[in-house]
Parts: sequence; structure tokens; C-alpha cells
Amino acid sequence: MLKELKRPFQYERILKNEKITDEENEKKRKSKNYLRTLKRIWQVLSMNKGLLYIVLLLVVVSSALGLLSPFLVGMAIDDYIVTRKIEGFIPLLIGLACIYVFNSLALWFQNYWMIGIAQNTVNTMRMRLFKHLHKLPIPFFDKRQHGELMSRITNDIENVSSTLNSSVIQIFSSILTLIGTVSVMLWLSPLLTGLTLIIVPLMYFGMKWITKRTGRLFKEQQKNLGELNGFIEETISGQRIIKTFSQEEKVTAEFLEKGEKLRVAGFWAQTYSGFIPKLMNVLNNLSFAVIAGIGGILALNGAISIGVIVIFVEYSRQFTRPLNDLANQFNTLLSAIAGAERVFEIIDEEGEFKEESRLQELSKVLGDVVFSNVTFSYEEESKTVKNVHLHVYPGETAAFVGPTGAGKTTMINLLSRFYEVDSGQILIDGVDIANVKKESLRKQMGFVLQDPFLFQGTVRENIRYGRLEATDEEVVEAAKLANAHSFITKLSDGYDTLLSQDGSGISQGQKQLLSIARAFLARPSLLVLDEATSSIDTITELKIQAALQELMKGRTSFVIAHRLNTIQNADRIFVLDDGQIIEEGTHETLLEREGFYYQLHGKSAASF
Ligand SMILES: Nc1ncnc2c1ncn2[C@@H]1O[C@H](COP(=O)(O)OP(=O)(O)OP(=O)(O)O)[C@@H](O)[C@H]1O
Repeated sequence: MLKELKRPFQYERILKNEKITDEENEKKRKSKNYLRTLKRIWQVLSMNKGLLYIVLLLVVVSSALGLLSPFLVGMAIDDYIVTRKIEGFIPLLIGLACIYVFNSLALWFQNYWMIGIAQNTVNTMRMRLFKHLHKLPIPFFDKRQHGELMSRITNDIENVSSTLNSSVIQIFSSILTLIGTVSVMLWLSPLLTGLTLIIVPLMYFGMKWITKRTGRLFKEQQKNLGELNGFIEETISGQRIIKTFSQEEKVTAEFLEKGEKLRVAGFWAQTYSGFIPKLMNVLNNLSFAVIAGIGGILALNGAISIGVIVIFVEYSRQFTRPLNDLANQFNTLLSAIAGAERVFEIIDEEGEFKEESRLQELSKVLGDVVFSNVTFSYEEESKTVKNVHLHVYPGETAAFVGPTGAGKTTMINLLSRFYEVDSGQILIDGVDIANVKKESLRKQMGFVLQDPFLFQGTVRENIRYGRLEATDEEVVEAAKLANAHSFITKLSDGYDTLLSQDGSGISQGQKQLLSIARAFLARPSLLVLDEATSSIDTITELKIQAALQELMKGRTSFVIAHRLNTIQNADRIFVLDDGQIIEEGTHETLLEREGFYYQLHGKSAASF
């Protein structure tokens, strides 16, 4: 039998020719995403299932006790105080005291355990995100602002954390309390319940009026805060430029302007949100007055007892509190879900090693490298590498030269598989690198880059980054080979000298020497040298050149040359222009040809 076709939600309206606005579609999509994200947060939360159920059970218990205590107070008034009976009153008081103590304990434990669960959950999310970030391919990072990614690991995760700490318990307990209170109130007096519920629509419209404004203002405040933070970060990292161009006054004026915007948005956001407790207070008092007035009349007529009025006054408070809490929690919950969504968005990005399990490891290579008709483009419209063919034999030094933007770095990016070729093949020792695990390929490669990256840590740790299992002796040996040993021993703590993240305590040339030492330690079969363009003093430059010559011995090396005088001994020079190899040969043969290289050489010589 054919199943009746399910009509899409817009179907009826499409038939009636009613317009479905983009806003509505967006709302629908968002709520679907929110539900999916909530489900995923729940999955991570459920890793602590046992404890979570205990917490939820405690919430049920404390909500029930919260309902019971006003009831007992009412009972004490009606059955013992009004009738002046002392027997039974004391046990009731003791019972009440026990309920209060037990309730406090239940609240304390649910809070304690929930914080543990919340911290485990966000820690798991943070770890997953961080691990996954390291599996993502370079093109992913090309498209994103680094500050924005960092804010996902820190701010968004923190947002989820603080909400989980308190909201899960509060939302669950508010719902239970609300249902319980209304049920008991209805049972005691439907009339007084109806009167108490009068404040609900007032509360709804009042809150709507306020949150509509606060939502917009808080967003504005966040935006202004983000802009101000970005500006502070920029001015701190750009201190040198600001000082060099004496722009202190300009940046201070800009800072004041941004600060003022933040102050105004913050003032109004806080002012409007400050109305919420005031409104609740007024409505609570209104509810008390109505209960006391109408309840008093009913009591005078003997329709209800004084105890019931007391119970109602207490319950009306219990009833508005969860409503208020739910309204408050709703916003924080939404912002936490939005934060979690941003975290999951990254976790869902496909990692670069995902499809690799069936690929082979690249075993120790000799270093025979072939680019066979390689074509590649970063963007679809324009090709960056066009039909390149080249062959470099084991142990040879190959240099890429050419004008800026010619594609030299891209060639290395393809060799290291930071990007994948569009067509053609890159073979190392006859093996297509597309068919090997990337990690096994990169382990065979050593990099000495233009701007060597140093981590916060000691000199020794920074060199050891090349091969973590290397002994202290091997680290020193590598430093000696790199001509770095003599300057290291002159540092205040030698190999134990602490370097800042950008290595600001040592010179650019010394940083280069450390990165060469790192490469020596890694013992790669293939070497990539991106020549430093910044001016380094002649003595250090000579040291760097000597160390590099030593490092290149017996290794297939690719040099991205910015200055032609350093590659005169290269076995092969590939001249690139607009993504194509236009000339190839040794320094001498290329000069003899009097082509593009010859011209470049002329310009290069002139610039020295
Ligand atoms: N991640 C990227 N996304 C898009 N285009 C890029 C990317 N990296 C480089 N390009 C473009 O590809 C072309 C080649 O860049 P590449 O960095 O390979 O040149 P290069 O020869 O190394 O230049 P330079 O000597 O200035 O370092 C340039 O036009 C550049 O703008």
C-alpha cells in the first residue's frame, strides 16, 4: 500500500499562495539545529550517566521537599497554633527542620556533582576540538581568522561550561517546581490558584518588552567588546609600529571612542535588564496582596483556613521564582547552544587523515623526487601551478627561483601535501605520495623556514622539537653541527635559557641557527629551505650558510631562493614564472642562456 505522502510544513500555505519568508525558514532551521546540538550535548553529558541520574533524582527530591515545607507550615498553623495544641507541634517542627536540612544537603550535592559533570563534559569537548583542529588540513586554516578559532576553544567552550554548571539543574528543578506548585495549589483552592495565575500574562508581556530590548543591547555590548578587544590586541602586537610612527595619540583617541560605545551599550543593557527583578517584585507583591485580600475574605466567610492562605502566599513565591528562572535560563541556554554549535561545527569538519587507514606508510626514502605534469589551483578560477614536470635525484640540491607570486612556496606545499594536486603526480622514490600516509611523508621532511617558529620553552626543548626522543647529547651535537652551540653557551642559562614564544630574547639569525639545529636532529631525507630575506649580519649569515651546506649534504634539498647568490652551487635551478617552469639548469648554464634567470640575476646583483 502506498503511504500517504508527508506534506512539507509549508504545503498548505503554498497552496494558499501565502509567502514563506526567509525569516521563517531561518527560524525553523535554527530550531532544528538547536535540537540537534542539544542532543549532542546530551550525548557528551551522558558519558557521566550514572552521576547525572543521581543528580536528577536529587533535584526531584529537593523539589518535592520544597513543595512539602509550606504545606507543613500551613498544617502547623491550622492544626496546632490556631487550636493551641502543643502535642504534635514539636515533632512537626522537628520534621520541618529535618526537611530544611535535608533539602540543603540535596541542593549542595546536586550542585557539587553537576559541576563535576559539567567540567568533564566541557573538558571532553575542548579535547575533541583541540585534537580535531590538529587533524584539519591547511586550506581550512586559510579560510578562517585565527582569533575567531581561538575564541571557539576558549569563549564558546566557557559559555557551555557556565551554563551546564547551573542551567541543567535549574531548568529541571524549575519545571518540576512549577508543575508541583500549580497542582497542589489547584488541589487546595482552584479560586485562589486562578487569582495567582493572573500575574502570568502580566509577567509574560512585561518580560517580552524587556528582553526584546536587552537582547539587542547585549548583542551590541558583545559586539563592541569584541571590537575593543581586537583593537587592544592589534595595538599591543603593533607597539613597535605605533611608536615608530608616533601614533600613540591616534590610537588612544580611537580607543576612547570604542570604549565610549561600549560604555553606552553596557549602560542601557544593564539598565533594562535591571528592570526584570523590579518587575518580578511588583508582580509578586501584587500576587501577595490579591491572595491576602481575597483569601482574607474567604477565611472570614469560613471558606478556607488561615493555614491555606499562608500556604498560598508561600506557593505563589515558589511559583514566580521558577518562571523567572526559566525566563533567565532560556537566554543563557540559547547562547550556550549557539556556542556548542560553533564547537561542533569545527569537530564536524573533515580531518585530513580520515581516509588514510588503507594507505601505506612511506618507508625511509632515498630522495628521488619527480613532479609529473602537476597542475594545481587554490581558487577554481586561476591555476597557480601549471603542468609542471621536474626530476630531482637523491642527494641533489634543487632551487626554485622566480618573481614573487610565481608559485615557489606552492611547489613545496604540494610536495608536503599541505594541499593536494588537481592533476598529475608527485613521486618520491617512485611512490605516488597521494597513496601514502601524510604523517609518514612529513616525518621524512625537514623544514628550515624564513621565519623560524619558536615555542615558549627552553633552548633545549626548542631544538628537541625536531625529534622528541633525542638525548641531551644529541641535542648538543645537533647545535654544534648547526653552528649554534657557541652562542647558546653564552646565553644566561645556556641550553636551559627560557625563550619567549616569539623568541624575542635572541636575534633573527640565532633563531635560524636553532631551527637548523632542529632540522639536524630530525635527520630528514628531504629538506626544504625557505631562505631568510631579512637582513642578518654577515658573520651570522656565513654561519647559517655553512650550517645549511652541512645539513644539505647527502639529502635531497629544495631551496626557495630569494637571493640568487646563495644558490649558485645548486645542482638544478628551476626558474618559475606564473606557475610554470620556464627555465632549468645550473647557475652557469642558465647565465649562458641569457634568458629570464640571466635578467633576474642582473637585477639581483644590482640590489646588493
Ligand atoms: N592559501 C592561498 N590561497 C589562495 N591563493 C594563494 C594562497 N597561497 C598563495 N596563493 C597565491 O598563489 C600564488 C603563488 O603563491 P606562492 O606563495 O607559491 O608564491 P611564491 O613564488 O612563493 O612567492 P614569494 O616569493 O612572494 O613567497 C600567488 O598568486 C598567491 O597569491
